[in-house]
Amino acid sequence: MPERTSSPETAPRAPHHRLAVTATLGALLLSADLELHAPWTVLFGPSGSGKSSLLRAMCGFEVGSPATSIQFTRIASDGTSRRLDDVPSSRRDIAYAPQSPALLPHLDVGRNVSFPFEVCASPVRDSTVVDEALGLFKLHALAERRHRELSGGEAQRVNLARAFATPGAKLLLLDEPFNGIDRATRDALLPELLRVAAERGVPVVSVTHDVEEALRLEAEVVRIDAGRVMAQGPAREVLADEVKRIAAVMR
Ligand SMILES: Nc1ncnc2c1ncn2[C@@H]1O[C@H](COP(=O)(O)OP(=O)(O)OP(=O)(O)O)[C@@H](O)[C@H]1O
Repeated sequence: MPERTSSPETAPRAPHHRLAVTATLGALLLSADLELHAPWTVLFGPSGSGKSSLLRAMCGFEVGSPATSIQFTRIASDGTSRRLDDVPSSRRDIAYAPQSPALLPHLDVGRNVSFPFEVCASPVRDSTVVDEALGLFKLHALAERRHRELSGGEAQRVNLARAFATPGAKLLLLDEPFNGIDRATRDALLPELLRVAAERGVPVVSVTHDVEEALRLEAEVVRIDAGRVMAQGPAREVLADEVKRIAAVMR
């Protein structure tokens, strides 16, 4: 595991999840061992470096071929841990928003967002959580539309709302969550999503290529390159070179 950078005010916390994965993705060997510590963790790295595959491995989806070795452990606040390797994805208590919104075309926005209640073992549809998710992503006015009647950014908001409305989720995985969403809407959403995630105590792991997004989220950044974890720590430290480059361009 690479050395973790940390400033005094961001001393390492006990991890809440640990993922060790080895997989062959075409010509790329994905070999990563990482601990998730922060309320919001960002996987950052170039295209094709293995970020989405790591997220999928956490979900319990098959990644790579032929042999994939995955150890995924949930660590509770009392220090007890549970290996989830053999637990099917539907029973891992993980909410996942894929990179491209995979909305159910025959259901309207409202039913798409409440769909996790229908497939999870939740005894009742919690309309408060669904309403909260529709409100958070400004979807009430679109609640009766189908996927084909939505713009790309609107469909992405439904994709995220569905993840946020997943009952009993103990981890939220968001793959490039602001794809197709305009900057102003994203900037308004970021603090709200942080607040909701913190209130619920549900850690979030997202994938991004966007330095500003990682900084605004005050996230812990895991830098991935060529299938490996190269660095992990506060966004300002891990992304210092990128921040300097952006500042030089703006001068
Ligand atoms: N099942 C698979 N079989 C073969 N190659 C794969 C498989 N899944 C992913 N890959 C390859 O592995 C590499 C990593 O893919 P991955 O989607 O994890 O990258 P990423 O860092 O998320 O990229 P991006 O930022 O472009 O979304 C890519 O080169 C991809 O083509």
